[in-house]
Amino acid sequence: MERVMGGGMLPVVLTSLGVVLLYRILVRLRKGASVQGAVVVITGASSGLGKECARVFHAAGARLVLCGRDAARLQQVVQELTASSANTQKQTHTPCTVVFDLAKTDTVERAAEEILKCYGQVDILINNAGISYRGNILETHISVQRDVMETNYFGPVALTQALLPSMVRRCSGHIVVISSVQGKIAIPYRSAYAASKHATQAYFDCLRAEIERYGIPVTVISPGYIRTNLSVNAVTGDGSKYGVLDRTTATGWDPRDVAREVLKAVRQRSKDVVLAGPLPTAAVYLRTLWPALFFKLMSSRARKEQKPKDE
Ligand SMILES: NC(=O)C1=CN([C@@H]2O[C@H](COP(=O)(O)OP(=O)(O)OC[C@H]3O[C@@H](n4cnc5c(N)ncnc54)[C@H](OP(=O)(O)O)[C@@H]3O)[C@@H](O)[C@H]2O)C=CC1
Ligand SMILES: CCCCCCCCCCCCCCCC(=O)OCC(=O)COP(=O)(O)O
Repeated sequence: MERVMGGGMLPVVLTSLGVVLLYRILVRLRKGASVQGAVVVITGASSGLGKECARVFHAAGARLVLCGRDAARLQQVVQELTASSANTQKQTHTPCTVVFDLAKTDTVERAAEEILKCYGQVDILINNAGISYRGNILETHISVQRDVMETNYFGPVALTQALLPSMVRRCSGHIVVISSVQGKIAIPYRSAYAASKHATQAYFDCLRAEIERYGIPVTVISPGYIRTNLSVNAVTGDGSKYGVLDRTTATGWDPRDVAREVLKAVRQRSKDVVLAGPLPTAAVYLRTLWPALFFKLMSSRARKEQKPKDE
């Protein structure tokens, strides 16, 4: 009886091992997908996460097109990258720059033409640029809600739609967007920002399904707090600059580590990546599994955060 069982189990065990081995080989192959020589467009490349993505993709041998509103700051990044190339054995390429304002969506098509002229094609578009917001809805002008939406949602949508036809023609390309944990959960006093990131998540989820048939993956990355100038550059309800480096931002992830995760997600062609600690990650699940409790926690948070201002 034992011999019969043993004889029967062996093929099962061997097949299982074979499947595991094959899976590991496939995962390794996916990890190995190279960006050497790939044309990578990065918006918001003048600072923060975008600048670190520029460093990481440049070091990996990508041909970069760096975008932002400030020509001088972009040139500074180009100089830093070129100087860093002197110490590397890998073949690197001097980046191009294209200057435009994502919030002026009527100029984005023109910018896309300029981007395409740099290397004749785009292999990877990283929609990274963005702006945050701090404010109470009751005191927030509708124009601020609109402005944040223009930069964080309509800008990336316009750029993606302008570059997409060239990718579809070649049946090749990759669209990446830096969303936020706030694209999955909405927290008080962030209405404009959280709404723009929720819209981003929805649009790029639709896009993923629609363009999969052309072999063009869509990667949505949702980080938690990152140590950048995002809070300093945030707008308030009256449109003025917030100008404060929040503790949550100052103690956030190192942008270089996040940029490395972005490269990994691109190489693996991941669909949806949350890069956050246990609490924000748990909050994302709680919002779906026990919304009533999540809403209660958010109301209590709103009351606590409002208190010092009311007193
Ligand atoms: N820091 C954080 O805690 C988190 C950040 N994120 C996301 O990461 C992305 C990068 O932000 P981060 O690096 O943190 O912040 P930064 O403020 O450091 O960088 C924002 C970048 O976006 C560019 N930008 C802003 N507005 C426009 C515009 N209208 N047109 C073109 N470019 C614009 C800025 O360039 P310039 O001003 O030179 O034009 C700048 O390079 C954003 O999408 C943000 O939402 C997500 C989760 C957490
Ligand atoms: C099962 C136990 C679950 C416990 C859940 C408790 C709920 C805790 C709430 C946690 C909220 C986390 C918010 C994270 C927000 C975040 O990471 O945002 C990233 C950004 O985009 C930052 O932008 P900002 O301008 O807001 O600094």
